[in-house]
Amino acid sequence: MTILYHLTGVRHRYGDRLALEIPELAIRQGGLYLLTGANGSGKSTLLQILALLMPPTAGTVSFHGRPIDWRSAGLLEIRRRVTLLHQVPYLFNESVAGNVAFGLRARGIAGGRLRQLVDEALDMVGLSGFQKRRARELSGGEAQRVAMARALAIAPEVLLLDEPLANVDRQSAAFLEELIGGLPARGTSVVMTTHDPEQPIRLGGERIHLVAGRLAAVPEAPHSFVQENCQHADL
Ligand SMILES: Nc1ncnc2c1ncn2[C@@H]1O[C@H](COP(=O)(O)OP(=O)(O)OP(=O)(O)O)[C@@H](O)[C@H]1O
Repeated sequence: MTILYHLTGVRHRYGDRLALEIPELAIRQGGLYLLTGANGSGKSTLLQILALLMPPTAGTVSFHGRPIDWRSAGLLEIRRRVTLLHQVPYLFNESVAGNVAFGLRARGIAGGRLRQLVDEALDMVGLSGFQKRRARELSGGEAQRVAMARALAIAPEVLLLDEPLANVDRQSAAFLEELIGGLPARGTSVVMTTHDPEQPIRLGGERIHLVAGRLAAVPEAPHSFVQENCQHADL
């Protein structure tokens, strides 16, 4: 079992407010994790830290066994291996293909290879033929699928999803859920937040449950603090 992230003594404060306090958490490579908890329990804060976009106020985040140095120039390279998809996706005011190509272009991919990867990503999200559509004219579900295609086009090592199915129609939600469930088998580790109590059951992922910023359930139970912090689920 390869550990992807290892958090130790992680705390995050916004001013006086303690939003997150995680003594220890290990996230495996190739895993599918469902991050649950009531509003304000710290899910988005944890995702921002896992996305390496925001250093915690205290503690250590290790990625592939190496503690993250938040001031190092090499952080950008590590960040590129991790993609965070927001609940309300931001799409550029251009074509669907242009949006999906964004991360690929930034990595120097162009020409026929670029078109091929864009087509494959759109195919994965069930939007073949949408290449020339204006991104701003899509429905909410279609826009979320395009954002997912943009994320998947670069084959991220880790995909972090902040309630990806919250604003999409049932058909798109079912489609995206199945797609997300298959990502670990394609080599992408997934951590996603959800307020849907059935989702962990349907997806069969491991659950990380937060109550007021603390872990209340973790994927495995190798750590004694799990019992100490164990509380009832309050999805
Ligand atoms: N930028 C910020 N400044 C101040 N407080 C913040 C900020 N972001 C989050 N918080 C606070 O930190 C706590 C955790 O917020 P967070 O957004 O991580 O929770 P969440 O579980 O993702 O909530 P939700 O389910 O509503 O999205 C909350 O009390 C919130 O009000």
